[in-house]
Order: sequence, then C-alpha cells, then structure tokens
Amino acid sequence: MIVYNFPAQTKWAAICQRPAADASQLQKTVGRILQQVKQEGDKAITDLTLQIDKVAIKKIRVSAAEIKKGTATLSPALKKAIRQAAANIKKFHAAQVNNKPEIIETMPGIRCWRESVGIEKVGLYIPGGSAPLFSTVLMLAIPAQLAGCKEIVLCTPPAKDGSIHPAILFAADLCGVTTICKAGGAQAIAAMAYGTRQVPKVFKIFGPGNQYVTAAKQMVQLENTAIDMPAGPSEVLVIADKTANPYFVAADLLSQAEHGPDSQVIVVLTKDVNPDTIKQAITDQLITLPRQTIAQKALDNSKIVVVNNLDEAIAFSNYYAPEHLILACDKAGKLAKKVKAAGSVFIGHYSPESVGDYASGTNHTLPTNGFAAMYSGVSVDSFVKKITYQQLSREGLQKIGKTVMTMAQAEGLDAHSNAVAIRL
Ligand SMILES: NC(=O)c1ccc[n+]([C@@H]2O[C@H](COP(=O)([O-])OP(=O)(O)OC[C@H]3O[C@@H](n4cnc5c(N)ncnc54)[C@H](O)[C@@H]3O)[C@@H](O)[C@H]2O)c1
Ligand SMILES: N[C@H](CO)Cc1c[nH]c[nH+]1
Ligand SMILES: [Zn+2]
Repeated sequence: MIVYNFPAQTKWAAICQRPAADASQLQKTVGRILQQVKQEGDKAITDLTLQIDKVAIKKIRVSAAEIKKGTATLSPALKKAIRQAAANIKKFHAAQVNNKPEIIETMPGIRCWRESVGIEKVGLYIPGGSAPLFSTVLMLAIPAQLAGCKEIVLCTPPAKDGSIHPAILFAADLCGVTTICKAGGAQAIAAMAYGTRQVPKVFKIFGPGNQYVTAAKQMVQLENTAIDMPAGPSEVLVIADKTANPYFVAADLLSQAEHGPDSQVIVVLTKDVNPDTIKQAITDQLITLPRQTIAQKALDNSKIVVVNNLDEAIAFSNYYAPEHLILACDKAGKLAKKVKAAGSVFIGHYSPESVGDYASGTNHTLPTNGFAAMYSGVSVDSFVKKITYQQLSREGLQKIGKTVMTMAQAEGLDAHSNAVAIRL
C-alpha cells in the first residue's frame, strides 16, 4: 500500500482514483453480449455461459426439485445463521414500510397524498463469480417482499457442475423469490432487461456485481429498465486515530480486499499513528487467508493517507465517498455526524464492516466508485414507486381555479385553463 503523507487537497483526486478496467473495451464487450441476448434469447445465455463461465447448462430455470435437493444438503448451523440474519434484515427494513399515507390539505377542499406501490416485476442479481454471495439474496429479496413486489426473478452464475449453491437456493426460498435462473454477468442483466423464453422480463434490476455486471446495468438503463445504482467492486475506508487497534483495522481492510482484485481499501490515519503498525498487522493476517492472492492484488490498489487530525480525515473521506466507512476512534459518534458521503457507516471499535455485510440488519448493496456522493444503498424505497394522488371538492377547485387559469394562460396553454373554467 502506498503511503501519502499530508497530501494537499489538489492531490486528492489522484489518490481517490479507483482501479478500473479500460472503459471503452468493457463497453464493447458488454454491448456485444447485450445484443446477442436480445437477438438469440436463451440460446445466447447457454452459449455465453459455456464460453465465459465454462459451464454447460441444459435448462436455465432452476426447478422445484433442484431447490428441494439443494437445500436439503445445507447444514442446520448455516440454515440457522441465515434465518437469524434474515430476521434482523427484516426487522430493520420493515420499519421502512410506509403503509399510512399522510393526507395534506394544501388549501380547504384540496387533499393531496402519496402512496407507495411495489414495483410489480423485479430482477435480483446475485454475484457468484468468485464467491456465491447468498447473503445478497437476503439483502435484495427481503426488501422486495416487504415492498409488495409480485414477481421476484433471481439470476446468478452456475457452479462448474451446473448447479446453484444450496445456500442461494435456501435463502431464495426463504425470502419469496419466484424464479431462479442460471445466468451470470452481462448476459444475466440482458436476460432480465429484455426477457427470454425462460427468464422473465423485469422492470427494475438490483444487485451488486463485477465490472461486467455494473456496466451492463448502466447500459440497459439507457433502454427500458430501471436499476438500483452502480454497486461495483467492494471498497472500505477506515479512519483510525491513536485509540484504534491496528489489528482490528487490518482485519477490516482485509475483509473487503478479499472480495476481488479490483476492490480498494483506504486507511486514513491521524499523524499520531505510525503507518508501519497497520502494514505489519496486514502482513501478519494476510498470510493466514485462503484468498491471500486476491487480497494482495486489491492491496496493490490500496492506500494509506496520513492527515493532521480527524476533521481532515473526515473531509478526505467525504471527498472519496466510500461504499463503507469505519470510524475506528474513541470519538466515533461525534465524527459520524460529519459524514456527508458514504454508503454505510460503522461507528467505533466494535462495529466491523462484515457484521453489516451479513447480519446486523442494514443493507449491504451499496453504491461504489464515488457514487455514494449521490446515491443511497438499497432499501424498501428502492422497490416501490411513490404515486401521488389528489382529490378536490367543488369548493377546492373554486379556491385554486383562478391561480391555475392565470398561470396556464401565461404559458399560452389555453386548453389547460379551459379544463378548470369548464367546471366552474
Ligand atoms: N457494491 C456492493 O454492494 C457489493 C456487494 C457484494 C459484492 N460486490 C462486488 O461484486 C463483485 C462480484 O464479482 P464476481 O466476479 O465475483 O461475480 P459476478 O457474479 O459479479 O460476475 C461473474 C460473471 O462475470 C462474467 N465475466 C467474467 N469475466 C468476463 C469476461 N472476461 N467477459 C465477459 N464477462 C465476464 C461472467 O459471466 C461471470 O458469470 C465483486 O467485485 C464484489 O466486490 C459489491
Ligand atoms: N462487502 C460486500 C459489499 O461490498 C457484501 C458482502 C457479501 N458477502 C460478504 N460481503
Ligand atoms: Zn464483504
């Protein structure tokens, strides 16, 4: 990890660069895949799965028998853990459901309100390239169910033997997923955006993924499908002062570095912390990890930034807009109030980010690559449309009529004015 000592603000943009694939090549590859699925449907999915994932699949849709057989192989301990995580995620997200619309009487006789209506057909992408992220099923399907989405389609890449990981099947079954399909990468996004014989077309696509998945989501968004947000390679920024335990900090950094070689982890230290203590703690723990090669590649993209004080640290973090922000200092609660841009914040020495990844209750599908400056993570809100309603009485129309007619005439739109006048 490169160390930047007291970088001037003019240098922040360069330090905050994420590792990214060549954008034009990525768009070409993804564009070709989208076109192929649009033209050839299911055949394109099976061909691309063979060509890219090196997996031969006969049927794209997972059958009820496959779900039953797969889930039966799961250990009782893992089932219990998934149920516990699901209960916490449900509890946190259920509080976001707004069933009681507030009626606002803007003037006597003019009542306005807003109601949340679940998006009817949604598509969930569950990453599976380097690890089968069954926790993501909980993070997406639970809010979808709470929002009242009727059709919940899930796509995930198949394993080498053509099966879907049993924990993905179990979590999907637990959380009301209606269709599970064997498809990964850009071809999965295309299938859900355009629809094929076996993969239902959806209105909005959710979920994290690698650069192919994220690029495909952004491209289909220009056509006919909404997306949650760009949720690409995982990242974390840790702010640590002298009260932080270097081994806790290193463990948190490695927990995101192990996601993929294109992940990025940043640690911002106040000047009273020696960067070597963090480096040493990383070295000590890295050698124990089965995914150390992946984590090492991510660490090569990662940085240590030394600043004068916590205010400067938070200013740097707000500029970077991390997916996850960990505040590893005694004054973390106070510092948290100064956060302006982050997907999810972990406050104090005992809030490791991996708890949010799995089971505390908050959502782990979060904006990356600086998009936390303007996007929120997934919530129940992401799965609903908010429709506005209004009802006027005759008296209400009399009260507002003149205002509307004056404005409509000033815009030169007489028919608008007439729609009021005719009633009065
Ligand atoms: N931001 C978030 O909320 C969040 C949450 C969880 C995971 N993640 C990130 O999700 C990502 C998961 O990535 P992954 O790769 O493990 O799984 P993935 O399922 O996203 O991608 C695997 C698919 O990518 C496609 N692909 C791979 N190489 C390709 C190539 N050369 N050309 C065309 N397509 C290709 C394949 O079809 C494959 O099925 C990680 O980067 C992880 O950090 C982010
Ligand atoms: N850290 C990931 C989001 O960037 C989510 C995840 C799933 N499993 C483990 N971690
Ligand atoms: Zn993670």
